[in-house]
Amino acid sequence: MGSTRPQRLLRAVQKNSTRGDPQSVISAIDHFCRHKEWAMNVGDEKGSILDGVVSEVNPSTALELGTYCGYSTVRIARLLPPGSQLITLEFNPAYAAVAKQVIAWAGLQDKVQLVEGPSGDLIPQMKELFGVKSFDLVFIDHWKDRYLADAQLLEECGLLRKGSVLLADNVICPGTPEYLEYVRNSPRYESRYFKSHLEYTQAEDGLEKSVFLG
Ligand SMILES: O=C(NC/C=C/[C@H]1O[C@@H](n2cnc3cncnc32)[C@H](O)[C@@H]1O)c1cc([N+](=O)[O-])cc(O)c1O
Ligand SMILES: [Mg+2]
Repeated sequence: MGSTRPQRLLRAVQKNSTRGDPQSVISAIDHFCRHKEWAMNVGDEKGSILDGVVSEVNPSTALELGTYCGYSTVRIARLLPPGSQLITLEFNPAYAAVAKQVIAWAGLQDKVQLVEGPSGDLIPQMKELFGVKSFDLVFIDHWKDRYLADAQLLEECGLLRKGSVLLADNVICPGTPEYLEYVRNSPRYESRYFKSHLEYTQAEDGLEKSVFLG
């Protein structure tokens, strides 16, 4: 049985980056995806926008929906202040196994809780599993037809507070039309689009930042 793309990505990280150096892990993945095999990481261009929002929010509790190989997990966790936590949800065990090793290689395992399972089942358990009161920042990057349901689930579970920030990837490509329509028209959100490009390509894509107004 040959290797999978996530496994080849992990090997590229172990070969081309320095253990304990998150920036070198990020660069190794971007180089692999740009020059060897495209993969659906948020990438360096949108990643810089993500970095800016993380730094601005400076979250003590953050959530990521869709870990995949852990690229954005590393981007977010490397910027977190001491004592803060990033919870990342991934339901594919093979992807979770690769992501765990990428996160550990970057030396960020103490800041990250990777939870295996479907977001729809796990979000309602966040309070009891991790004692989470509310999330300061949620990075949404899982199946595009789950964005709206999970945003509304976060609201219903009381996991958003006045000022909580939702940051959604791929709102143009592949696109998340019903999510976009919701956050842009709901009086409960103040939403803004950050125009960019689909990772490692010239195609348009962007991130939507939506502040929950309570
Ligand atoms: O399809 C894309 N992303 C879907 C990402 C999906 C990831 O989230 C997990 N997941 C899904 N529902 C889940 C529910 N619960 C937990 N993990 C879940 C999947 O196991 C996968 O690891 C995508 C596609 C392109 N593209 O150009 O085609 C570009 C991008 O940036 C993308 O993010
Ligand atoms: Mg994405």
